Amino acid sequence: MAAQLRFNNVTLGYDRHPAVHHLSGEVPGGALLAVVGPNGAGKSTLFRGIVGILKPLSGSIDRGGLDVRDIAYLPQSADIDRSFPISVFDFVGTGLWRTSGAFGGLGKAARSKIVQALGAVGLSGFENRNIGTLSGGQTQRMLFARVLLQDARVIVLDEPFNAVDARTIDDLVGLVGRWHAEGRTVIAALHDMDLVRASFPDTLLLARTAVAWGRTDEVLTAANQAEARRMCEAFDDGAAACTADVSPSRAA
Ligand SMILES: Nc1ncnc2c1ncn2[C@@H]1O[C@H](COP(=O)(O)OP(=O)(O)OP(=O)(O)O)[C@@H](O)[C@H]1O
Repeated sequence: MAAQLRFNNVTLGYDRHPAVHHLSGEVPGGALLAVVGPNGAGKSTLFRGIVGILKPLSGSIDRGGLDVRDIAYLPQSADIDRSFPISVFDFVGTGLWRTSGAFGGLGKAARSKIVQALGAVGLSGFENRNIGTLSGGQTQRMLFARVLLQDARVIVLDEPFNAVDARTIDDLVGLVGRWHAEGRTVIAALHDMDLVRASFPDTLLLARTAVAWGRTDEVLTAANQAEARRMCEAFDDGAAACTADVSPSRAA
């Protein structure tokens, strides 16, 4: 399968301090890939690079011809401003911005798609609720509904099952499996290794760079996970980007 995403010796970071360092590799189209690693391993940073929020300090990310706006992104729920006064219906409807435009208004067909997406994640009846009134699990379902509407070839999920009960996880993992069956490329940052083993055929074990990347059962060995912990603990957060390969910041 041709690469959907290719990381070309990419370094990503903040204020010129690298957080993901010299990562190379590719994600084939249609892959179902878990990205795992200790806290601070660089998973969210890598995802921000994939969706174009962060520009590489050096190297590049090739998206197989896709525009960043064609990638659906489910951020960590902590990154959502739940105090923003917006209804569940309108929030999920932002998944249609690509087709309807930010100020385009929603036609009948669009409104019906939103209702269907809410139904698919078990949130029928929540349309008029303010997003700030939802529980953690309901918020995750709402974020999935927005991704559903985006109908994207590439879907990036940052800790999508955080603070979610077992039944909700089952439902949402079912959705992920459906996207995979439809040939979409799905990448998810996860901390539950049992879930990764059960539902994700491929895994990238990250500790600022790739410790291992391949079939999940070959990647998630005790030795690799110990190495990832050791590498994360040894990483110097204050280090500057290497001078040898630094090129001016630019979109990949
Ligand atoms: N906005 C930011 N500004 C400065 N440093 C940041 C920022 N976001 C993350 N970092 C730093 O980048 C490094 C990687 O963080 P990142 O959030 O990518 O890790 P993670 O693997 O997603 O962690 P977790 O599992 O805890 O969510 C950490 O040292 C973190 O402190």
